[in-house]
Amino acid sequence: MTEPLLELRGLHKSFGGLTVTDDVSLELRQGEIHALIGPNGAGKTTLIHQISGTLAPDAGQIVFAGEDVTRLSLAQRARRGLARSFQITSLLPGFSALENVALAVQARSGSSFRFFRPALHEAALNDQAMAALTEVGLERRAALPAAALSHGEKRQLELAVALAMQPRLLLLDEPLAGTGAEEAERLMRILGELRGRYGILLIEHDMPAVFALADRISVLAQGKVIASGTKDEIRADPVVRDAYLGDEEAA
Ligand SMILES: Nc1ncnc2c1ncn2[C@@H]1O[C@H](COP(=O)(O)OP(=O)(O)OP(=O)(O)O)[C@@H](O)[C@H]1O
Repeated sequence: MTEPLLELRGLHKSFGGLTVTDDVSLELRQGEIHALIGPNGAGKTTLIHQISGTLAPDAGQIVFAGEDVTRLSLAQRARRGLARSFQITSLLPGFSALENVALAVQARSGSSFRFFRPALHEAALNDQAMAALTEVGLERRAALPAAALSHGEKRQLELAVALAMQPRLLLLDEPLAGTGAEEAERLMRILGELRGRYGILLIEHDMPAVFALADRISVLAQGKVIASGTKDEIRADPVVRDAYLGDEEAA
């Protein structure tokens, strides 16, 4: 079997007396969409913070593509291909969709464009940015200011910004939040099309979306992984049903 893209080994994190990550171990395979579900306050976002590097675990290891990244900074992890999706609030509203993505391309490439003449530099940035916009179906909205995009399109743009970092793993924290039915459907289709090319760790409260998209699911409750497996295994797990899924949601 190929090595996992991401492996968490015995992670612990407490805030004062509150244990929020309690001996969490899980594996995310190359190219899979792995959903992390659990009730409010289960510790999902805190776990994503530890994986991306904004929060240090108290104990345990984070192994990414075979390398222990537990002590690396957010920027060092990003350079290795670990990308957290940006929130709408980090988009620059007055800049075009293309410019928002081009800035991310530039941040990723650092000095690697310095050999180009300025015009070529800009063309190379824009080409890469356009490719990311195309991946999320926003190519025809490239020239519009981010502020003029609908809520769903802004979420697509966040995704394009993350893809511009050329990630191997995308950490997505509630990408469907606040979207209408049609927008959610479009985003789900886009995420489904990313399957296989990127590993995706998906936190999402919309259970039909999770069960439609995920290859595997891990369930977190009070900081512990109480189950991890395929959709069928999770659906059939009585502990999960008791702790979290209503019969209706898992149907
Ligand atoms: N910086 C912090 N200091 C203290 N407590 C925190 C901090 N961050 C999170 N918590 C607490 O940790 C617990 C887990 O929070 P977290 O946001 O990770 O849960 P979650 O599963 O993402 O929840 P939700 O689904 O509501 O977003 C909560 O009880 C929260 O209040």
